[in-house]
Amino acid sequence: MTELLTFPAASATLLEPRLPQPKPSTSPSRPFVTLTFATSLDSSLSLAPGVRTRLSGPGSKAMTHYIRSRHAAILIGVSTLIADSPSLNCRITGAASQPRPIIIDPHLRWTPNPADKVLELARLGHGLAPFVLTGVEAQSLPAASVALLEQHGGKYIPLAATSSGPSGRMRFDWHVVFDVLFREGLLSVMVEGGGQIINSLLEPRFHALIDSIIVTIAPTWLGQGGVVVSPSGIRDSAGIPIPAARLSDVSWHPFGEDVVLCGKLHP
Ligand SMILES: NC(=O)c1ccc[n+]([C@@H]2O[C@H](COP(=O)([O-])OP(=O)(O)OC[C@H]3O[C@@H](n4cnc5c(N)ncnc54)[C@H](O)[C@@H]3O)[C@@H](O)[C@H]2O)c1
Ligand SMILES: Nc1nc(=O)c(N)c(NC[C@H](O)[C@H](O)[C@H](O)COP(=O)(O)O)[nH]1
Repeated sequence: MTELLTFPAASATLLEPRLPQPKPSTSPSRPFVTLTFATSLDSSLSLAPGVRTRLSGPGSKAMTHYIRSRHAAILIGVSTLIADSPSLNCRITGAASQPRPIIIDPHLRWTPNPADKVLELARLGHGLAPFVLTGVEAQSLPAASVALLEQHGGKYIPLAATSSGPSGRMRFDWHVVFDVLFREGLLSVMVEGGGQIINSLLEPRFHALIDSIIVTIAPTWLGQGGVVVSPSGIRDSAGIPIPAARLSDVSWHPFGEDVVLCGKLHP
């Protein structure tokens, strides 16, 4: 079995105000959403699309697993699933439960296979099988994939999508995504990427859905051609460009050679 990571209690205390509380004081109507990723100094998540790139050092990697332990679900885009073949489980000492992996796959690009790491870990009881949010209607889902996911405890969740552009690319409204996850009983969601997921969630109309942002910054430039976090530019009513988003309530925490930036998009 993979060795478990440890995260110091003092570091956990620093992060506490940034994390969902086990017993919130008011009853929520949507999940607590944490947006988190690791970036280079040139805002890259990876060297190129489809290339798994290690950015986090050991300390911030343990932090990511600690943050996973504090969320009911971890959400990624299908390109990250295909590129990284991730475990999507929590490998930290003391974790009380495993997070539910959520895959955003509107066009059903992922064909589940028993050899996929995420399914293998579900079989071993070291993680949960994914819920796959798709724009494909229930009656059009491939029966073998439905059966395989269900055998592992996962499932497809068909969702209304809007098509855009000549390619007919389907897009979900994040309000709809988090609403459906809330109705599944998932009260906290950690969004891990990749680039398209993060850039679309950072559109101003979705800012109110994001409760916390935790970014690991690694001391490296990946160079051009990478998957970059850079949301669409916006303009004010006079047509003057303004920042797409800015954090408030900011704190910076060194973890080994990395620095972790925490903040919020709204008061
Ligand atoms: N450094 C990090 O923290 C980190 C985290 C995650 C992924 N990555 C890297 O990022 C790369 C993948 O990023 P990417 O941008 O190519 O892909 P992605 O993981 O963001 O997935 C893109 C796909 O997700 C779906 N999608 C995204 N937004 C959607 C929306 N609003 N509605 C419906 N569907 C939507 C679409 O199918 C789209 O093709 C990989 O190389 C991976 O290694 C790095
Ligand atoms: N925090 C972080 N630092 C990194 O250097 C890096 N490359 C990722 N990438 C996030 C992405 O979601 C990956 O797919 C998962 O980090 C895979 O991780 P696991 O196999 O589940 O441990 N995230």
